[in-house]
Amino acid sequence: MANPAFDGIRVRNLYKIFGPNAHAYVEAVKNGMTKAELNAKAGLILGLKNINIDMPAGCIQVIMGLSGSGKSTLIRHINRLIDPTAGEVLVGGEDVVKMNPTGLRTFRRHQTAMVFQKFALLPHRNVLDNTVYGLEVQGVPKSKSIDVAMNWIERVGLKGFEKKYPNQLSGGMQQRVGLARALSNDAPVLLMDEAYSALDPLIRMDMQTVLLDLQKEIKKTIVFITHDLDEALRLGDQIAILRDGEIIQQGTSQDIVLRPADEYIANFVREVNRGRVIQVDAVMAPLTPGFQANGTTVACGTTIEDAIRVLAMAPAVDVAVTDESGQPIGLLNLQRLASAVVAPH
Ligand SMILES: Nc1ncnc2c1ncn2[C@@H]1O[C@H](COP(=O)(O)OP(=O)(O)OP(=O)(O)O)[C@@H](O)[C@H]1O
Repeated sequence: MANPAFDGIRVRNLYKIFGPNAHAYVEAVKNGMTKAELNAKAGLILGLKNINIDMPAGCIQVIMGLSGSGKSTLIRHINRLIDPTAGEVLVGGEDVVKMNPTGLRTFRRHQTAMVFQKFALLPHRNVLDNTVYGLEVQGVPKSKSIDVAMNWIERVGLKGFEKKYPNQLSGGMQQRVGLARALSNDAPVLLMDEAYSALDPLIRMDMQTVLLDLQKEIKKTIVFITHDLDEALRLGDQIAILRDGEIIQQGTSQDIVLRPADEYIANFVREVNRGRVIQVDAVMAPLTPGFQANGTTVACGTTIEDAIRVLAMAPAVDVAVTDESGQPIGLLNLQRLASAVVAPH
């Protein structure tokens, strides 16, 4: 359940340079030395450069980027599997970078849970025993841990499979176990590193739906790494796009698709199914004076694709977009929706 005391994750001025004597080069990088220059001059690798992200509690923060852009390096700083060269990583107000070994161990066990691309299930343990694993490590009494695990096994759709072993399950089912195991920890932070990238497209969509449905209730602070923009746009309350260790755009799915920060992002966005991402709020026309609603309305936040379904059946040319209280705030027609589906040249 959402923890009201937990105020999310804040990454501040984070730099990671891989290689010996890395600290000596932070100033040079701050002063503009590029990844290529650092490598040529010092043989070091710039993993992350000046990362600043606020990840609010209860939201899904997606980190998106191509291979080598720094996604894994960034997520591994959150539970300090990697030490930064400079910067702060505040989780629930506490700087992970400053924790001593005991504090860090407690933090990892109780504040974070991970879901991995390759599932990381123990092959000799069945579904139930894999799911209770984290609770066992925490020293939770067996009867309680089994109750908790059974609940999550059911919630991820695996009821009846408790006694199966990983090699008896499909990839999608194994990842459901990975998710049940992570959720059993009841940690406020869920770290998902390319968690769905090994799954077939349809199973992957299923797992995205499972996560979105669960998140309505669990409201964890989820950091989700992906190299797939469609997945990022579907899952992310906030999306940060990395290239060469730097964030080149942060925003909502609407920000990224409607206002790509540069040509690099615009190239990704061109392949996106705009009808499934862009919401009517972004394309509606202002209300005209004296407009009479004809009964058919579309709620703000509706995607263009869903709005087209409604308008295709509507008797009138213009229909109203309504706010949360049902008040009209704008107008839509099919022509306006159709032109928004096509990417501008
Ligand atoms: N331990 C390391 N030593 C040296 N360089 C590293 C190390 N780990 C990562 N790097 C480098 O840091 C950069 C970022 O790598 P990272 O693995 O974080 O990227 P990524 O976006 O997660 O890529 P992928 O999608 O392939 O996992 C790359 O240039 C990589 O080669």
